[in-house]
Amino acid sequence: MTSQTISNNPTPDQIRRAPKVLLHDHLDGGLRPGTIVELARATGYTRLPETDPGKLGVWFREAADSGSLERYLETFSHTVGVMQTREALVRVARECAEDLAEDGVVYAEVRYAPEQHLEGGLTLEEVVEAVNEGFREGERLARANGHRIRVGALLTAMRHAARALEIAELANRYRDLGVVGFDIAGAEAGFPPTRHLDAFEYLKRENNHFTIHAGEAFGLPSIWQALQWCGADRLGHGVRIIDDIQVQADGSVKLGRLASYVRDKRIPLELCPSSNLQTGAAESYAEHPIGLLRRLHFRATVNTDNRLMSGTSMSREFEHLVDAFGYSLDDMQWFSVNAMKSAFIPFDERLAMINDVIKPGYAELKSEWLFQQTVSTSGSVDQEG
Ligand SMILES: O=c1[nH]cnc2c1ncn2[C@@H]1O[C@H](CO)[C@@H](O)[C@H]1O
Ligand SMILES: [Zn+2]
Repeated sequence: MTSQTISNNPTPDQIRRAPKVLLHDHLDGGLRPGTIVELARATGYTRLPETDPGKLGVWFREAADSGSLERYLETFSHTVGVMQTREALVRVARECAEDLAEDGVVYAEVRYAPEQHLEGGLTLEEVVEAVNEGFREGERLARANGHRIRVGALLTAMRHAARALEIAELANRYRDLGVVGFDIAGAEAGFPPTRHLDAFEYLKRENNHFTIHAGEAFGLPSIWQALQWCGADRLGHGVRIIDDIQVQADGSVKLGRLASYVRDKRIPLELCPSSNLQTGAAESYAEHPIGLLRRLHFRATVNTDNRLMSGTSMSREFEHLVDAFGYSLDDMQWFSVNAMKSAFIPFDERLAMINDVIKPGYAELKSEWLFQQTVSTSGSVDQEG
């Protein structure tokens, strides 16, 4: 084994131990199948398609694999269906933080739509407080297990509904109290972000942060609106920015005005490779635009979107990218630093995460090969002369 192969191809174990940063993960898209089954039983939810956890996990992955965002989103009725009580929300949030920490995520922004959790009689405030409580518990339990993680919440408004301003106000009220920003999600075609301009203008006046799902199921006009009309800080997905990038026959690359703007202004792209394969935005990992976007130095980040529906984790996303593009620990560090720079927490905290957690973590992993080689070559002096 040469030092090259050891240091250039992180093993699955190294990928898991590497400090990772997650900006785009849906709370209601990351439940453990076993938890769904138990919560359904406890809350009297009777519409689950399967009651065996193993089969239920497979059902979610297959049902989400339709090639259509609309069909993909239908699967959320079951996870949202069992997340209608305080106890359920606390548990789901706690397990989310624990699962991410176990997977080596050191900082995560996890989003959900409070308006979807009111069927059991909770108020919007009670929903937010239950989720915050769960995240704090999860952080504590993770720490007891030797993992450090910080989780912030993003409050999502559903783009087909009309509560965006109310949810934006909620996000502002809970700012510095566990909520770090705002988002809009749901079916993209037919629901342009400009429908919710009042919410975005309000957040701007409050100096608050928001991201917008854009450029996933719909192309450049959606990205353009999210940035130039709504003023989004980041793009949820944004993968279709690729439509404004031309690769010429000689390999040179030409960026259109919008793609140039996104790159010049360092607009973070919350890319979610596995999710995109399921909703039809990309054909394979190797063909996923993340390869080109990383080469062109866009502010690209790697995300899970929905761990349950995609049967994925941050480590699995990176494993796929390592396979497809031969990424090294340096590439992983680049994505992780990009994500941390793009987080919605204050600058000094982002910097400390980068300098005191992320870089030392990668330095440690990158130095492992040195010690492995010392062991593997000891005693071979005689044979090699
Ligand atoms: O990839 C996505 N694109 C758009 N909307 C999504 C995606 N994943 C989840 N949601 C929507 O966001 C809500 C709050 O978390 C989910 O209930 C789902 O409807
Ligand atoms: Zn999403």
